[in-house]
Amino acid sequence: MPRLRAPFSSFLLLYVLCHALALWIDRGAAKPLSYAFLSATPLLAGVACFLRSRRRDAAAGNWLALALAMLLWAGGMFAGMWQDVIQQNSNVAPGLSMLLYVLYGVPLTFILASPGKDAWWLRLIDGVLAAVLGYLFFVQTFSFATMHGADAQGVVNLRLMFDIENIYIAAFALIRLAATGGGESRMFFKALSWYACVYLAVAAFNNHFDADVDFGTPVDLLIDLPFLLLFGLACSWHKAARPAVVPARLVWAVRAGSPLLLPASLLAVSAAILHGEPRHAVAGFAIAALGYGLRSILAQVGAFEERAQLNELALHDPLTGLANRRQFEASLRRAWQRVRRRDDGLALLLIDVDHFKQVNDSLGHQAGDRCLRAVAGALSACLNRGGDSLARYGGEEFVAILPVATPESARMMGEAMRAAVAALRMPAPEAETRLTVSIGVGFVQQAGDQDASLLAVADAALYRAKHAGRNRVELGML
Ligand SMILES: Nc1nc2c(ncn2[C@@H]2O[C@H](COP(=O)(O)OP(=O)(O)OP(=O)(O)O)[C@@H](O)[C@H]2O)c(=O)[nH]1
Repeated sequence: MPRLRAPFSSFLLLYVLCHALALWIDRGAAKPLSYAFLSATPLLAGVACFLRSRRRDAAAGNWLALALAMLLWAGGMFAGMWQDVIQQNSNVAPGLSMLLYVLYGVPLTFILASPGKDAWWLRLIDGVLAAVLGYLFFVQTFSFATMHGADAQGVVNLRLMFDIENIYIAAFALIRLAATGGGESRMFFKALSWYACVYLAVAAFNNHFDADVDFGTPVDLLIDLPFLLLFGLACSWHKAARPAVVPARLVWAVRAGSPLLLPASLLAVSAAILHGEPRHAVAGFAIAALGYGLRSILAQVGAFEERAQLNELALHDPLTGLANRRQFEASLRRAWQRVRRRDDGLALLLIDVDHFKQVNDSLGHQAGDRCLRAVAGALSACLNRGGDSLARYGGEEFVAILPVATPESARMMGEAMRAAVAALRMPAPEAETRLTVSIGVGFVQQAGDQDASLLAVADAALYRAKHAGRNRVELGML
């Protein structure tokens, strides 16, 4: 059971007691008094949901839609009171209130169908589908009822419709809860699930076991329960919901499947009115198909964009924008295969910034980052052939691959890179006058099996360059 804060549970108890007293003290006025209490409970719940939505957290939109649903329900009860008490219409299914009760399901369907993290234009499509669903519900309701009420068969049909609506809301609220791991959204779906299940039970009892009993009896107290529970939950669950371990596949399946709910509901309602209202039904079918199709296309475009961003992140170094080590390794494999087939020479340049630790230590890490970006720019400006490539190998080390090269051309490229970095006007570590790089060139004319061996040769050449005083280029042959 959800635990409510003490002041709220006392208030709820007091409310039910007052409602019970109103029924007991004045039997004559029991009916209008009970109507007043029954209209006030969903209003209370609606105000609590509205205030909760003002917290502007991840579930704010859902709380707002739930507040709207409560308002519609309260309107339904108020319209029932108007027809029953003021107009003295004793039909058990007065038309306007029936309509409002049916429409109450529309914001709830919107909440269940629209995974809150979607872009606004996807939610807009959901909103349009929900509005059309509301309209077709309206058409369907008035195929059973008129503004004055419904006949016996109409009442049976309406009850069946409400049963389906209530089961559907409770079942999907539970599914959304099961697939929501934590945070404000989990708290919301927990509250919605409690409310929807209690509402389902109370409505089933009222519609099937207490169907012909008029308002103004102790059974009315039952109707207060789901709304008072929601009021309490909206007001008192300020602590974070305990996070649940949810299988990722379930989350993805529910996220991917939820958008089908609105078009599927639209198809179901259109099928239900096909016989009596064929034009509306065909329009419903078409809008359901178009809405789902458009939503899928837009969601797919979003997914492609995300995938492109991920690919970019997977293959590029975010600091310098150069290829990262993973992409370098793939490029080296390709270059190695080529040199194995054609024997046209391959050079690999390992480029290491000299005394970079001192740059960081004396000027700070951010200045160090700026230096790395400037070095990357200077190095890549030296590459002038389409097949040459440059990557950030890691830390302050870069690597260039020069296919179709000679030892001389590779050494010249190394010299050009060294000079380009030395010419940079970058702040240098205290002991040095300027920022420099040491470069080890590995060269192979006829490739064997292991591409890693070229890297080892370049590394050994770099080691020699460092030990020979830095700011120089050394060549090694494989
Ligand atoms: N600012 C910054 N520093 C980095 C980054 N990656 C590695 N470093 C720093 O690079 C420095 C590398 O230091 P060392 O390996 O000792 O090399 P060095 O000081 O350049 O000395 P030599 O290579 O022998 O000339 C370390 O201080 C790392 O913290 C980075 O992305 N940004």
